[in-house]
Amino acid sequence: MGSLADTKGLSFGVVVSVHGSFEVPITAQKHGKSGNYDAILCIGAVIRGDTTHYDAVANSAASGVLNAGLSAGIPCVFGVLTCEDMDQALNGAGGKAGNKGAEAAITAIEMASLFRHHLS
Ligand SMILES: Nc1c(NC[C@H](O)[C@H](O)[C@H](O)CO)[nH]c(=O)[nH]c1=O
Ligand SMILES: CC(=O)[C@@H](O)COP(=O)(O)O
Repeated sequence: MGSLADTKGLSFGVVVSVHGSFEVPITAQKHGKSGNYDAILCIGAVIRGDTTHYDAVANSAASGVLNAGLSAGIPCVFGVLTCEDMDQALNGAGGKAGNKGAEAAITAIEMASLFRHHLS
């Protein structure tokens, strides 16, 4: 797949840690609306436990990141692992399933470039 990544003029900003994936969307929206960033990379891992809390967190994180991007008007890239168990999480965080966070970072760079150079 070809890359749109043209990093000219892009700056790579801050890293913000939050309590959990449920807090990612509001944090992404806040930073996205600041006007200081070309894209927001949202990464994390939601791992199913014994209750249905997983579904609430995972679904909220996904729809929340989507809405944060739509609200802020800049790409908010969803790189949150949603996993049945720790093995799946580890496989997606650099294991045999690859590094989904790194893939999301490439998407964020491509989208930032697209918005800055082709959609502004
Ligand atoms: N169990 C996981 C959580 N739970 C915490 C929530 O994200 C949230 O912080 C809490 O409900 C307070 O609002 N978060 C994860 O990112 N991953 C999990 O596996
Ligand atoms: C994703 C979660 O919230 C989950 O890991 C919490 O575990 P539990 O459902 O056993 O409370």
